[in-house]
Amino acid sequence: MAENNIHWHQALISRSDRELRHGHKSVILWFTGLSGAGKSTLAHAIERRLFEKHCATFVFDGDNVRHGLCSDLGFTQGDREENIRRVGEMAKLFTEAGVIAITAFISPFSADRERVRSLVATNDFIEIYCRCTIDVCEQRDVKGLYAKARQGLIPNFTGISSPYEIPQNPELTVDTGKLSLDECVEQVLAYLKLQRVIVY
Ligand SMILES: Nc1ncnc2c1ncn2[C@@H]1O[C@H](COP(=O)(O)OS(=O)(=O)O)[C@@H](OP(=O)(O)O)[C@H]1O
Ligand SMILES: Nc1ncnc2c1ncn2[C@@H]1O[C@H](COP(=O)(O)OP(=O)(O)O)[C@@H](O)[C@H]1O
Repeated sequence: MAENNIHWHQALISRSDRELRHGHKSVILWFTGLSGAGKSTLAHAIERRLFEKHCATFVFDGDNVRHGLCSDLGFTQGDREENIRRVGEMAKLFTEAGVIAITAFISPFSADRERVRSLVATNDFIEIYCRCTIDVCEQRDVKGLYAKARQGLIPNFTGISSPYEIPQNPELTVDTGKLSLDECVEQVLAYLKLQRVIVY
């Protein structure tokens, strides 16, 4: 029996085993910014580039989280806090599986973002602020939500009737309101190489 236990213990695959196999560090890339700032677009573009480099990746965003895991949550401060807490825990599990977890949520409250940061080792949480003015986001109005929020049809809308706390010390700021998507992608990839998250 004791022999069996030793056997099973040796069979456990560590996170660093997985990182070695995948050839990259498993970190959380946490995109934050206003609705329409470009978080989702940038997250998926980065994932595509990492995928081409054979990295193991997964993107969490409103589309795959708010309809399932967090379908019971709305947009009060408490619900957003819980949304980010659940996403943070999921992202952490993915890093333990050797995956680069990429998240694209407004995550407007600094305390919620910092709570996720505290879940993983220093350097494993990379906060990327998608900087874009509310004017530009409103002009884009990808989903027509700003127009509705201005008419008072959507309560607690970030940037209009609910706050967005700008990251004070993000690992990276990308000017998604001024630069092209390609320029932003290159900036993020350059950072990941510099920090040796990826090697080439
Ligand atoms: N009240 C209110 N405020 C902000 N956003 C709203 C709201 N109601 C619905 N939506 C839509 O939900 C998307 C944001 O969801 P998130 O999960 O990223 O929000 S949060 O991080 O929990 O604050 C957000 O868009 P994206 O940022 O484009 O995904 C909106 O499409
Ligand atoms: N540099 C950029 N990075 C990301 N998106 C950009 C950029 N420039 C323009 N866009 C456009 O802005 C819109 C952002 O939408 P989306 O990615 O859904 O934002 P979010 O996920 O932050 O709500 C898209 O139509 C996208 O093509």
